[in-house]
Amino acid sequence: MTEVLTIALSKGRILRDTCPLLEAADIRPAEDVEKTRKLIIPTNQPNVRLLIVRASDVPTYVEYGAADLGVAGKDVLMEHGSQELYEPLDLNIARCRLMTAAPVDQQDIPGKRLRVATKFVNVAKRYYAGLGQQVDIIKLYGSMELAPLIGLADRIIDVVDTGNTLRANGLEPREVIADISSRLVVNKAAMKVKHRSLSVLIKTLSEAVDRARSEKGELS
Ligand SMILES: Nc1ncnc2c1ncn2[C@@H]1O[C@H](COP(=O)(O)OP(=O)(O)OP(=O)(O)O)[C@@H](O)[C@H]1O
Ligand SMILES: O=P(O)(O)OC[C@H]1O[C@H](OP(=O)(O)OP(=O)(O)O)[C@H](O)[C@@H]1O
Repeated sequence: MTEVLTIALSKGRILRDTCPLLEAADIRPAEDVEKTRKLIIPTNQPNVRLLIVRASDVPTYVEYGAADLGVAGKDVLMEHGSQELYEPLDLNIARCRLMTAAPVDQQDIPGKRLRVATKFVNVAKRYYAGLGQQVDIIKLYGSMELAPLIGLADRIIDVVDTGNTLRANGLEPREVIADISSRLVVNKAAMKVKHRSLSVLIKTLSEAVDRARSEKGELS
């Protein structure tokens, strides 16, 4: 019996950067993933299909077994915080850093509790608890950079790549919380039940990642 594999991906950079890796495993979407409005996309492999979900929902789909595997940013996985997912492979795509940022040259007022705006509320709690610093955390769903400009917060926690978004909004990076890249995540039960096809796929993807790294001169 051929095992059906369901892969959860999000539109945008993860889909764009994952497709060439999937292609190495001879998996190609049957339609234009950027254009289609479909959320379940068949592939050239009759037993492999893609689910298009929100980036932050990928761990949930995989954890509950609605997808056997998926691709999610380490930032999303840190925030999701589940022990119920295998994370067998760093895909080395969508690389960035999870950072705190603040208005350029802004000094903290001694004794004043910082207000931190972020969509990474759990990460923020853990980070400031680790520093032994009490802060107020404000949950936002996007455009975090706006919060300090408008007096909603003193700090933000967000992903930073080129730093252009921070600069364009008069902010500067402060502390690095984590280096981020996207990871392959696999449902634990699926890893047992569909072991054969998943281990073949993981091995092929791992080789494709190494090839891409070596082409970029990242492997000696
Ligand atoms: N500017 C960036 N450069 C490189 N990688 C990034 C950048 N922004 C985000 N990422 C990484 O790519 C992942 C997906 O980002 P994307 O922008 O597609 O989704 P999102 O808008 O953050 O998610 P959601 O729709 O759930 O809010 C992030 O979780 C992060 O790991
Ligand atoms: O340091 P930078 O290179 O400016 O990247 C950081 C920005 O990228 C992300 O947003 P989004 O996904 O909207 O960014 P995009 O412009 O790369 O699509 C993130 O939320 C930051 O706002």
